[in-house]
Amino acid sequence: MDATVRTATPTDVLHRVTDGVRRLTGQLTGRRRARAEIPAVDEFPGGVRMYSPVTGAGSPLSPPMRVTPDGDGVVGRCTLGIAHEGPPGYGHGGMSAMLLDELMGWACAAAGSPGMTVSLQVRYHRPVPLETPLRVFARVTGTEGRKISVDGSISTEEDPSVAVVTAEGVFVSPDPDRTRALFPDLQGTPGGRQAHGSR
Ligand SMILES: CCCCCCCCCC(=O)SCCNC(=O)CCNC(=O)[C@H](O)C(C)(C)COP(=O)(O)OP(=O)(O)OC[C@H]1O[C@@H](n2cnc3c(N)ncnc32)[C@H](O)[C@@H]1OP(=O)(O)O
Repeated sequence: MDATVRTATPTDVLHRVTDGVRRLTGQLTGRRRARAEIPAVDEFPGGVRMYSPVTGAGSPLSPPMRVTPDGDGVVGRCTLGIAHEGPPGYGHGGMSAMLLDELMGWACAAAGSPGMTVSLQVRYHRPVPLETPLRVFARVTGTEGRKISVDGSISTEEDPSVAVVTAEGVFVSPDPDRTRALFPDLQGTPGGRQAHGSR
């Protein structure tokens, strides 16, 4: 991804590389995952998501963000590159929202209430620098029935006390019937995939 968005190579080289990429892609044969199929390596919800655009080590789109428990919440560490650029040299606002949305979902799962975002308010205090290690933090601040309130922030690792982006979100744990309808590939809902466990 980085090489693709950085290169200033001449067009004929781009054409040759494109042909090579097509040849390589053609080797990704065999059974393809269906749209709602959960990858066998995943722990859903609240664990490994191999092809997630945010945390997935197997996704070319993802930074990827590495998530660990931290105090009463979860912390995500990642570095955005030029492929994630908004204003020149800085992260795209949608990328910041995506990092926060994902990590705030992890905070719900870590607190034992996996939920889906129903509302996300994001405040951009300073531009997010690219190629700079970032620290994203999220924690559950309250639960009311199936509704979970979550706070999140992004800062740099160098200056963790200064939040450059903050967010407040509401997440909702779908009831078991809705969960089964939304995620037909889940076994033993709402606890998650039995084969791989979950948090
Ligand atoms: C299962 C976990 C999966 C974890 C995946 C992690 C993903 C990371 C985060 C994401 O990106 S999620 C993707 C973006 N979000 C969505 O696509 C969610 C789309 N919304 C839905 O599908 C439904 O709203 C949902 C299944 C989440 C809930 O539908 P329900 O019919 O179960 O909820 P309902 O409408 O009965 O509302 C439940 C409560 O939430 C409240 N609520 C709903 N929308 C709200 C809102 N926008 N703001 C505040 N509160 C809200 C609602 O008022 C109610 O409160 P009360 O119980 O007090 O009455």
